[in-house]
Amino acid sequence: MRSHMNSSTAKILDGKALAARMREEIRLEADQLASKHGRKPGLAVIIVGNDPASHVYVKNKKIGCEKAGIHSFSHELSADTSQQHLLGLITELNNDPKVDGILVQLPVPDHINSEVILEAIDPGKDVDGFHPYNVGRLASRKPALRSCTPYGCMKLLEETGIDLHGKECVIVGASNIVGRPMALELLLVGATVTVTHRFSKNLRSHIERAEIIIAAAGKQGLIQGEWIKPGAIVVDVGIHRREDGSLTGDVEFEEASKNAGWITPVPGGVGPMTITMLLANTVQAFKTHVGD
Ligand SMILES: NC(=O)C1=CN([C@@H]2O[C@H](COP(=O)(O)OP(=O)(O)OC[C@H]3O[C@@H](n4cnc5c(N)ncnc54)[C@H](OP(=O)(O)O)[C@@H]3O)[C@@H](O)[C@H]2O)C=CC1
Ligand SMILES: Nc1nc(=O)c2c([nH]1)NC[C@@H]1CN(c3ccc(C(=O)N[C@@H](CCC(=O)O)C(=O)O)cc3)C=[N+]21
Ligand SMILES: [Mg+2]
Repeated sequence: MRSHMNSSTAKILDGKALAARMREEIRLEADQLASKHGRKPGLAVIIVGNDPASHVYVKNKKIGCEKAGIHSFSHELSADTSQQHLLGLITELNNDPKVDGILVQLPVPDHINSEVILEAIDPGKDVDGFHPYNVGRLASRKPALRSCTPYGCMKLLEETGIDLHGKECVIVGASNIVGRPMALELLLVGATVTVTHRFSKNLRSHIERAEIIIAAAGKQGLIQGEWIKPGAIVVDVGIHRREDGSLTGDVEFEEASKNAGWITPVPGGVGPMTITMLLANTVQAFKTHVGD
């Protein structure tokens, strides 16, 4: 029950519900494509090593695929797999006509150069959208395969029905997989974009004037609730596990909810959308491959 003492309480941007609706549509399209072309869209997932959290994510991706009518090919490699061996597998998958998408779960062990690996994936099968070709396409306003987390965040922002033109957006974090492509997505729709990172001064002052906040620093509770401008949209990408096993994000959720107009929960916000966009990208790649 929400307290009637609050001046306002944010509406929840429900990623789990949006993901469920979108996965229904993806399944319908995947089934139609499978009967038309005689095979399902296929996603190859490669995991190197035995990080338990990574295995949980990969399992969720496989379940997501099967439910969406996408075939998943799983490659579980030991932690001491050589870079050369991994590159060999990627070449095989690049040439496999049953495989439409290839995902190498990050992080990879230290002896493997992730840049070399990501650049070895056929850009047409790069359903993570991490290859410099796909990043460059987004940067030059001709998106091809788009990074799943920023793409999912855009779908969540669209759900609010708010016109994004000229909106003051502040992204916290500048990683290759979240912050940077997020800035490109927001630019594409005509928003005004600030990207803060480790060297940025006075994070609070940036947050205080933001109409849209994308929190992706990977620092639990970094964004304090009282910094949020009344009515702002808060999208929390961060995921942290508390001592008790529960999940939380980069934003102080309870406090932020008193000021925000909209806010994503953790869990049930960005995470389910990331996997949904992976499925959507796999279907998109399939269509390109079969010429549909
Ligand atoms: N929900 C989902 O689907 C996903 C969630 N995540 C989660 O999102 C978070 C971020 O992930 P990822 O991008 O991979 O993480 P990284 O650690 O690769 O990047 C974090 C970024 O935040 C910046 N940063 C660190 N501290 C601050 C600070 N105090 N103020 C501003 N910026 C700061 C870093 O700066 P610098 O560049 O200078 O190091 C870096 O650019 C993690 O919690 C991760 O678990 C990630 C992917 C998907
Ligand atoms: N090549 C590659 N691509 C990725 O997209 C990628 C990656 N490597 N490495 C790790 C990060 C992290 N990531 C998440 C995806 C879904 C949830 C997700 O579904 N989260 C649920 C909770 C899941 C749980 O209960 O643990 C939620 O937020 O509701 C979280 C995190 C993808 N990543
Ligand atoms: Mg406080």
